Amino acid sequence: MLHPMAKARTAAEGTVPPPRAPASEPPAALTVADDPVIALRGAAVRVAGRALWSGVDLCIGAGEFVAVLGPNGVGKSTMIKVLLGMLPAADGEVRVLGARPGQANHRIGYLPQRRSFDPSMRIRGVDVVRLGLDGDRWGIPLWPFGARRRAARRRIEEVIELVGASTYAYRPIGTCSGGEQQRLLIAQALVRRPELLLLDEPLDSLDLPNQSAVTALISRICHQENVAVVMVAHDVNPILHHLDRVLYLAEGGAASGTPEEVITSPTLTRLYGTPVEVLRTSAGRLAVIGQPEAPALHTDRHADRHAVGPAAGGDHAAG
Ligand SMILES: Nc1ncnc2c1ncn2[C@@H]1O[C@H](COP(=O)(O)OP(=O)(O)OP(=O)(O)O)[C@@H](O)[C@H]1O
Repeated sequence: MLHPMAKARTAAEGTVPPPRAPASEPPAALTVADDPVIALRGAAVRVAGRALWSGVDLCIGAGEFVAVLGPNGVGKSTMIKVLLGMLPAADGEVRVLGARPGQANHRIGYLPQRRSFDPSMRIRGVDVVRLGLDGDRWGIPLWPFGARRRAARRRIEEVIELVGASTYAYRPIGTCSGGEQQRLLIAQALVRRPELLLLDEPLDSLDLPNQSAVTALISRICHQENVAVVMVAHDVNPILHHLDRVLYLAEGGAASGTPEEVITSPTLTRLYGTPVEVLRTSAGRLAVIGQPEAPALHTDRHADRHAVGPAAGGDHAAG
């Protein structure tokens, strides 16, 4: 059995991992924007010898909210790994905060894909948030005494308040609901005042009201604090009205732009190479009809997702 602190360190996965050895510098300056937070040009990735996506062009500025969408197994989480420098791009250029991926990770808040904490987990929410500051250290607190310790405490309280978690942050995190845990993890990702938030399916396992609440929170942080947000999502509908842009990945390529530009029948038909129809319900929800089977097996994590999309096999809520 894992020691409680070892579990807690696992909970601190949001602490951005160290970079891999950098690839060679891009040969020329990017032309996509003057000072983008993220810039990809003709980017491609291979995992275990298999090409996942290629030809990805994307430019994200400060304070922009962008979703990465696409079927299971297409490489959405892999995109986050590439942005963190955990996996090199096989082709093209990738710049993050003006540097090679991995070089500016201390300026990035990262929320990895996960389900939830074990109910027996005794560590408090506030401790999980603190791990965003010093989770990469064992035993000795980063600032044991003095003004820096007080400043760290203030910052932890500030982000807990920002995410609306003050009432339960001092409880064992295992006793918090999924939505409460997710808010505390977002606070952990925010505690170092990142300029970029990378969120891998933060709405996973949340019910619809919590999906809306967490999305509204992320949107507020993004636009008020001028933090660029890249969020991997399975269903675009809960986040649709908050998004500035989407990156849609499919086996046949990638498309980026506003949701209205990208989530259309012609664009998705081109991406999938087969007729796909995008329908908009009277409530404004998008549904993708005729989407081919996902390139990888669905995991049990996604088994309940079909409830949000149309009933038939290859049809899904958009994303
Ligand atoms: N270390 C690895 N070795 C072999 N294959 C891998 C490895 N990591 C990821 N893959 C494969 O790469 C593909 C993309 O994985 P990724 O997790 O990026 O997809 P995803 O779009 O985020 O999927 P989901 O929506 O199911 O979370 C999958 O087919 C996955 O099995």
